[in-house]
Amino acid sequence: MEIAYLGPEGSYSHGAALAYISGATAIPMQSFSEVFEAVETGKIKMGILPIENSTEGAVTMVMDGLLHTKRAQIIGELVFEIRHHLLSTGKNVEDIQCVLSHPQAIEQCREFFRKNYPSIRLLASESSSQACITAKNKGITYGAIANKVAGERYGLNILSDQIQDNLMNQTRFIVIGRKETSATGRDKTSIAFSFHDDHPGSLYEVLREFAERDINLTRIESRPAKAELGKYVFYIDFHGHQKEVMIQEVLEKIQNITRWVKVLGSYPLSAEEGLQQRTRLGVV
Ligand SMILES: O=C(O)C(=O)Cc1ccccc1
Repeated sequence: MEIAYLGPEGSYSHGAALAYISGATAIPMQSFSEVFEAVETGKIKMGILPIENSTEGAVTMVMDGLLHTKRAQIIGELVFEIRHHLLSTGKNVEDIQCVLSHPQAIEQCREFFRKNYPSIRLLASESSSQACITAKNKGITYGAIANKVAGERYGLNILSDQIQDNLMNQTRFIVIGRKETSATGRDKTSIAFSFHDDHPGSLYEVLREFAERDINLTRIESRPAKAELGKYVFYIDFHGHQKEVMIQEVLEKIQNITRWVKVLGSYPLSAEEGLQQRTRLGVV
């Protein structure tokens, strides 16, 4: 089973890909857009992308990318624990002048550096594992923020352990593919939509359709529509599958009150959310 991810080997996306399908053949890509494209064109069946972090919120590149897919849709999700470490070829943090990583990882450790090493420059890299390769080539004045596996793979020392600003640092990854999933009874659907015009109660009208049917929402976000200021695209995740009659009914209603709606995909709930839902229902 092939799955495209933001590489090279040892990135957080790589860890998430292997956690999603153990024994998967993970194919490294150079950017999130390449992951989208590999799946859109059918070159690779599946792709994995971070969509939301417990500290930093939405991964905006991926949220925006989902609006433009024609064939790729969300077919799965996974919540992955992120543990950042400060790695370098040297042995002393005092030697380090610049630290590289993916912008997401940098944001998740910014407070650590501000408090402890305010003179270190934090520089963006394509990914945390690419940061390790660059730091390795540059020598002891460079460090990288990455996970332990990457440190071992690229022969770097751990100079500081668990440097993320929030101990509990989780990222939700989505898995994209071209084949629609079947309903399992414990699914989630993601949609995006925007309104014709700005009038009082427009978002309320959409939310009412869910509330009236007792459908649980798990996430709501808005992003600029990339037109004038004040125009937004809304994203909603909710329990249920697009093949279920009640969900089809809701989608039809929403179609009538919005300018456009795009179903980004229906997929089984992540293990954590499935457990929460079953606990709520008194199953476990
Ligand atoms: O740079 C990486 O290793 C990635 O996979 C992107 C990323 C960075 C930080 C948290 C989750 C994903």
